[in-house]
Amino acid sequence: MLKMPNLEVHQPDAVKHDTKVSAQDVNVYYGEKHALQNVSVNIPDRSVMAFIGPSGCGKSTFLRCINRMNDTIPIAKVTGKIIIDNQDIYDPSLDVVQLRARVGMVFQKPNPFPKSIYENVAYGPRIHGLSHSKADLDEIVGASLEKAGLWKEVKDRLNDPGTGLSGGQQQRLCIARAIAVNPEVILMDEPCSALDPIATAKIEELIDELRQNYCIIIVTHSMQQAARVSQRTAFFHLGTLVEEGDTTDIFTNPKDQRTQDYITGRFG
Ligand SMILES: Nc1ncnc2c1ncn2[C@@H]1O[C@H](COP(=O)(O)OP(=O)(O)OP(=O)(O)O)[C@@H](O)[C@H]1O
Repeated sequence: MLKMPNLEVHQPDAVKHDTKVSAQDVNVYYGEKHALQNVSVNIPDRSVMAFIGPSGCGKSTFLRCINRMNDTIPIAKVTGKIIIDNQDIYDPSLDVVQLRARVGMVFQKPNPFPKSIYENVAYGPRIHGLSHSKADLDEIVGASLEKAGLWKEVKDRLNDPGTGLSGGQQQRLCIARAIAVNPEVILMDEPCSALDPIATAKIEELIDELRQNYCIIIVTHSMQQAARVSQRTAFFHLGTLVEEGDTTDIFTNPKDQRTQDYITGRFG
């Protein structure tokens, strides 16, 4: 009899939201390497989906497909379809810069620009023409910092460098920067892996608040984190999506032996 880990699953509501992102038969090749094989999944709006699985199984590769970040890797080739709302994001006529505003990304290591706190957040809205005056921009910067749970801590030092903040504050600044351009989807690639437990808890609380308004997809190595923050979980193994479903089901009643082995710590 396998012992399931004692994971506290956070499932505050059972509301099912419409699909925001639909991946259909997605494959990714890095040169000869077939890194992601026939991945199909529907990701609901206004909820958090966690991607879990052992190192090298393709979680980040798949995440990067959703805002076409793999386009920046010359040897990467993506086939299949990814539809956001009704739009195929691999349609050659699509403006990738606009797409990356709609689908924001937060990385493993906080990466603020070497500019002031204010400028880190103002940069995106300015280049995307979202503000028409300084007052507009101030409003967007303030609201974004507020939504990212950082306003109170930085309101009196907006001109200080973003890089002078603590790691957790820098990560919230990066989340504010993503929010500032009105994204619909936020991709998070192990956003807490460089943070201490207190900063991690703050980011997790923030993710829980943000899911009211955004479709959030998070890659995490921590099953505890997936259980705490997500409503849906997808388990990847060796470049395939083995199974996905409600987080509670994946952690308490997985259908596939490989999922069961992973969540019970047999590999990974
Ligand atoms: N830029 C790249 N060039 C060549 N191969 C790559 C590249 N990025 C990833 N890969 C390969 O693709 C496979 C999937 O990698 P990926 O980073 O997506 O996995 P992952 O599940 O996110 O791993 P981890 O949890 O360690 O971050 C791995 O075999 C990896 O070596």
